[in-house]
Amino acid sequence: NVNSISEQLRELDELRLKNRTEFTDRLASLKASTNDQQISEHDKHKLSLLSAWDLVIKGDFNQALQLAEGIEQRADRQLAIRASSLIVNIHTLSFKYIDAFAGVEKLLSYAVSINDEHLYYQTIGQVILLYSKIERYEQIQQLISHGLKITRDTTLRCRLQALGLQSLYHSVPFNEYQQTFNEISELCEATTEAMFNLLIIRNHMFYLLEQQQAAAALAFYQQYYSQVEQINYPILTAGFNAAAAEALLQQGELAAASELAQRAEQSLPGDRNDPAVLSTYRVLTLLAQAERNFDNLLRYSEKRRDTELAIAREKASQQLAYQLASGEARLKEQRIQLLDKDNELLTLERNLYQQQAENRYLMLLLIGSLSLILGLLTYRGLTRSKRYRKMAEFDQLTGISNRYHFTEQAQREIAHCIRAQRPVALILFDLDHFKQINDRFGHAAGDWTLQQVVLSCRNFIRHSDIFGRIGGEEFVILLTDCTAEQAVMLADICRTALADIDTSGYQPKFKVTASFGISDSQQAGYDLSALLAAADAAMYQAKQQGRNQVYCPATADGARAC
Ligand SMILES: Nc1nc2c(ncn2[C@@H]2O[C@H](COP(=O)(O)OP(=O)(O)OP(=O)(O)O)[C@@H](O)[C@H]2O)c(=O)[nH]1
Repeated sequence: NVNSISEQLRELDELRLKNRTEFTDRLASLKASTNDQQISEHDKHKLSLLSAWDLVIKGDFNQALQLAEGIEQRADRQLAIRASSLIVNIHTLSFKYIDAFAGVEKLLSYAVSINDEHLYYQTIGQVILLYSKIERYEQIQQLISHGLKITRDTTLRCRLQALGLQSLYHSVPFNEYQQTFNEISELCEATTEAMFNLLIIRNHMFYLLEQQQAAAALAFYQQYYSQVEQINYPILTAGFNAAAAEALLQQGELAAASELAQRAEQSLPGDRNDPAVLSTYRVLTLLAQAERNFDNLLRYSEKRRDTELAIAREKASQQLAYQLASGEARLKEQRIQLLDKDNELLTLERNLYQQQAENRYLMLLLIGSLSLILGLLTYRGLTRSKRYRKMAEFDQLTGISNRYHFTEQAQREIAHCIRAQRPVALILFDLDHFKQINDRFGHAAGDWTLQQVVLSCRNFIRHSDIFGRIGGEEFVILLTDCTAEQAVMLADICRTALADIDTSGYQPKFKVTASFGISDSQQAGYDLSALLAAADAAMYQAKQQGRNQVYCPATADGARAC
């Protein structure tokens, strides 16, 4: 009967967050025993929404998206908003950040007029998670404080504040954060959902370790680990074990640390961007180093590097997507123009994962091996002559083409473009005040910065483009089949990506910026030296005019900002 179906749907909705297996089983049996005539329009949509969730859990994002989009268009306002939130979740999980942030804009436009406390939470929960990834801490705190004004419900208040704690840690002094953590943890402890409390405790343990408070982190482990085992959720299990292993390592207890680190590795979540993953590999690398176990050292260093790359890559595409979708930046309009022109540049993030997977091996080879065990790695894959050739072609610090190899490849590509009558463009950039970074933090920090610059920019470069390091802190990108206008956009994206390089490992933090000059074949012709000279002149102007900007090809009136 109709009532019992509504009631079952309500129960299933609650079960979703508590017990995934039971949720899936009961949903399947409800679907099997229900036919279209028995069920109201609202319940039909709700059943679809729950099915879409189920599909997300099972990893079938395409099917889930189709269902959710149907509900968004046809269902009543409340279910439509929940469907929109799920759509953002699906896009995030499938790394389609441009679509995810476009969905966020939509959710925010609903959020302003929502008075229902549950619906508000459902609307902004996803928004906060995404905003945390791109570090929009101020917006997060605003969304939370509005939420707290409209609800007295303990569970909702706990969830809302738990979502915002990470942003608080990053934006206020540790003591202030810690006090709020204690309050929220106490509040969450009073609810029936252990999940949110355990999640904030897990993060808190990592923060304590950053403050070198190993004993305090271990105390949380001892108090809460049995609850974690009960919930049996990979990001919690791995996170708790990794944090405790790191704490034991800080205390010099290698054997115990090793046991917990292995336990963490066994339950690692699939999402590589999770802090537990990086922490696990960090501990395992340090342990291998301490034990002088070189096989493990190699294996875990690679995994650690791999994870760091995944995190950097994901962050870069999230930042870019945010800018594209937020409408604040002029990039949004440019993106539309670009898509119209069927330009590949800004569909880069779609290729990103594939492209990075191919690049990764080389990066590991060049960066990981040089700092660790060059001999071992090179013996593994490469014959001697190949090795020497690679060393002659690629810059050892950053893994991209050196000046000689860049020139060779660029000339070949330019010849293709001449034959195909396609344009080429060139971006030349030089880091700003790089000498100061070396002077203030040492040469190793300068090297690290150069590597980060390459990691940040290569995310946005197509297969067919050629990226080279042609001077100490001077880089060049040759873009085939591309005009100056499109090159400006890519340069601007790289410029923004550099500003997002996280230098918090150094005290005080510093900003990485660069000045960019553009040239293209329409203006400078197809001669590589002429293209480089024109871009160099534009870059010189960018430096002269205050740095951290992109300058376009010179016209009769000289170079201009673009
Ligand atoms: N750490 C490190 N430093 C390098 C490398 N290659 C060049 N440098 C340094 O890069 C610095 C370049 O300094 P400058 O040419 O004065 O330029 P800048 O400080 O970036 O200033 P502007 O270009 O005028 O903004 C020099 O101090 C070089 O020693 C390298 O591979 N690693």
